[in-house]
Amino acid sequence: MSDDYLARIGTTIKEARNRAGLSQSDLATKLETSQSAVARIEAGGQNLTLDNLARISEALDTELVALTRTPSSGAVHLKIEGGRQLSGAIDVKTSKNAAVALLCASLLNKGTTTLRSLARIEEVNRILEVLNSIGVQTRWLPGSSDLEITPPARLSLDTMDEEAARRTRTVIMFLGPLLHEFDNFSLPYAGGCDLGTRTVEPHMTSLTHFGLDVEATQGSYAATASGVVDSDKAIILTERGDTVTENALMAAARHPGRTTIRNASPNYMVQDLCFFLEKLGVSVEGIGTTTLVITGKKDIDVDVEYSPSEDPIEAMSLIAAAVVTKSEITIRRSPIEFLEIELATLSGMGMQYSLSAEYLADNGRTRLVDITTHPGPLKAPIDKIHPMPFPGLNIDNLPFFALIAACAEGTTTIHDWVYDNRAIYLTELNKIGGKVTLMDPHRVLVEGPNRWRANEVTCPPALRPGVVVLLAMLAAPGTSYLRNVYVIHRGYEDLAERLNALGASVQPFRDIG
Ligand SMILES: CC(=O)N[C@H]1[C@@H](OP(=O)(O)OP(=O)(O)OC[C@H]2O[C@@H](n3ccc(=O)[nH]c3=O)[C@H](O)[C@@H]2O)O[C@H](CO)[C@@H](O)[C@@H]1O
Ligand SMILES: C=C(OP(=O)(O)O)C(=O)O
Repeated sequence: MSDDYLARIGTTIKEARNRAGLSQSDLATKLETSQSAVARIEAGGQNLTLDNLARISEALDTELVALTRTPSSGAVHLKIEGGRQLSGAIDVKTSKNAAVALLCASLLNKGTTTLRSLARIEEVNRILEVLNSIGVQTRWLPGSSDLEITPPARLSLDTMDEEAARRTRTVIMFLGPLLHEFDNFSLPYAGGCDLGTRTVEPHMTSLTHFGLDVEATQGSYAATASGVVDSDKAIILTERGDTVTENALMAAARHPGRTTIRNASPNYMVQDLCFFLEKLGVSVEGIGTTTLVITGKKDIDVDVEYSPSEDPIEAMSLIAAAVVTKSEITIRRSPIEFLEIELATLSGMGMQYSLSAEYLADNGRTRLVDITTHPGPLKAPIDKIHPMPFPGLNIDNLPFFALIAACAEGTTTIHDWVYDNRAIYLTELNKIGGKVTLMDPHRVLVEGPNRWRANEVTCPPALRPGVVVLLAMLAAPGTSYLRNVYVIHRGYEDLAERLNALGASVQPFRDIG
């Protein structure tokens, strides 16, 4: 490494340490080194390995160096020693999908927003990069996953980190908050998981209600806001989409009149956003239903705290982990309202589980339970398994049913009508002993029960199918490798470590280069 490069890294570390409110000695204690070593690093007088940098990033709770940013360099892989049963209890973390909505919604507020126990995942990191690049100050409060967000007097969209923006689909949700701030602005095209084409048309159509006109130009959306709101009519969503409902909600939040959204998604992330908007002083009637009536505020300037709720998709992932490894585990803090169809489907397949009494999430609204799984034989369901917008079986939970079907006696049809390019990734299970046949781009037949066998597989470029392969590897006796797991880190926090606490053996390792 050149001296100049080392000095720049040293300065970055020093700034991050100061932001975290740590002294050199505090950081040295966390790194199990001496204060003088930290001083040397900060002065650029110490050679650093990627591993050192990763440890310092972790100690400072910051993506100091985005080691996983470019898939081809420093990619993270997992080594799995499979065939172990799991036991014990695990807490479900807060959801990715509420986190991204709330980060966008923080743009509505001129005051300081504190999001408690936010998911510390790559998707959040990318949005933080985008927010920081347009002038929003963000800070993880020391020793916590609480994020403090302070907006600037005026956002600077010209300096947006477009590379980070293009790695998520979330940037589309900047349209709703920003249309009240700018007459003309442009945003890069939305990216995200490779699941085939995903329309943005419903977003555009719903926002015309607020006078927004969006033209897709070369690589970006050019938006013009006329400020004329069509107050008399309801917004009728042609799809009951989650992020489109959120976009319309955020646009309505700063419109001082009443806005009605019909065919709104009542899904978990939308509910979290509604609860947050209420804290901002916005009135939202009909939360949890498909008709929302919002009375917004022209200006929102409050210091506010909010705790998003737990992730039903993570809870489902952990249920699938228990099934595939034939384990009894307790999945604490599971948001039951968003798992009822999943549990009923599992009961139909013969799965035994017990539920604790209900208790409330930290947002004071979402109902949680602890789910204890009881291993036993499963049978294929009589009917095909397909998702529906909430309150159906969650679209993101569908891939886990392919894994569970592989453990059940008989043949199951899994119908992923939603995504053009997701069912195909389920055939990756065949590399580790699954018997999955692709019938057409949307349907797979899964024959079970099968015997899992260890193998080396490149992680599919889609979050849930990636986790499904990982979970199957937990059950496959021997050593498996799952390569390039950035997509998993997009949506799950410390998954390897947390599975290991239940008795799994999942070791992350990196390419150096
Ligand atoms: C950040 C976030 O919250 N992401 C979630 C959100 O994405 P998001 O809200 O962006 O989902 P999309 O708008 O891409 O919808 C997913 C797909 O479903 C189709 N569709 C959706 C609703 C409907 O009533 N009819 C219909 O056909 C869409 O055309 C699209 O092809 O919802 C998806 C579907 O639940 C989830 O997979 C994503 O995890
Ligand atoms: C498809 C998903 O998310 P995103 O909308 O972030 O791509 C998912 O969470 O499975």
